[in-house]
Amino acid sequence: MTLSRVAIIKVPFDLGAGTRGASLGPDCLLQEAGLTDKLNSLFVPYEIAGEVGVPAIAGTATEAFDPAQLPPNLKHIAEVYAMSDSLAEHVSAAAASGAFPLVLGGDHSIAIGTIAGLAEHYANMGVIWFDAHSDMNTEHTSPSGNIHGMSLGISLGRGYEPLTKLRGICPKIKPEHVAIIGARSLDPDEKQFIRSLGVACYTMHDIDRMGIAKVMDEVIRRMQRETDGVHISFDIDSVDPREAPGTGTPVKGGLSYREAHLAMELLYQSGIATSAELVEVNPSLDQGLKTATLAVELIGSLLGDQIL
Ligand SMILES: NC(=[NH2+])NCCC[C@H](N)C(=O)O
Ligand SMILES: [Mn+2]
Ligand SMILES: [Mn+2]
Repeated sequence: MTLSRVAIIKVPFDLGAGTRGASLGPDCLLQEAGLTDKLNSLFVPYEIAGEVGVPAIAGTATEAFDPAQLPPNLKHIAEVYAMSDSLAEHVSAAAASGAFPLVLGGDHSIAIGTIAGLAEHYANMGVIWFDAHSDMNTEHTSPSGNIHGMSLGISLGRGYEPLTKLRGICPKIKPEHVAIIGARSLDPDEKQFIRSLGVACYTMHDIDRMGIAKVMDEVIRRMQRETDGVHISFDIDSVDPREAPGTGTPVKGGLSYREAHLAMELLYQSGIATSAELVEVNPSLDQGLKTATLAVELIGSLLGDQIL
């Protein structure tokens, strides 16, 4: 793992979700829930390499689109577009500097920008997508119009063109380099898309049957063979709501506390991860700091925290 330096990019943005509050994530993780302390205790050098939130994109948001031309069922598209473009630039610069980009969300729409920035550096990037959902809807299939439910599909080149073509590379990633882990709430069209593309999707059923260690082994091996970098996109709603209640779209039957940690520990041991993002922690829905603290611990495990 390229751990010379972690470049933290804060993305206090929640307009891709149906519920507000994930914008409070970055500061909550870093300060109240102790991420900076955790990184210090692991002797991981880090810097705050940027912040992309609604104030940072104000003014740039609306001019990119003619409101009369906007397609329906893409809520806050102008803001999502401006955030994604700016975030891609930050992430690309961090990767270019040789750092390990660590993006703190925000809702999962931010993956559009993160992956766009990384795609400038990796021709065959792997993406491990921990999520209760597959986020593969388009404006034509989404039941909600919330763009956080479309970000993986957009990265695969499916969906609204200004987003799929963001910064000129389309698609950003290939279906055979993606692994979804923890899925248990898929919309009908998403299921069909996953099947037709042959995307590796380890549902909770698969995890129950195989065990998370075997799943991670399979995924890590494939990524080692076929990719030139691996991005970890971790939606906290992949974890069971008993452990992670502070999130906008909880779904029961998720990863246990130890399954989530073991997955992160195995990724650290493999050394394959070249970037990561942690999304969908919503402090306003949390029980105290329960979910935020879990998120900090999981980042710790991914970056080398060990039991013994
Ligand atoms: N990143 C997330 N939490 N996504 C939830 C998506 C839920 C649902 N599939 C939708 O498209 O609206
Ligand atoms: Mn998600
Ligand atoms: Mn999700």
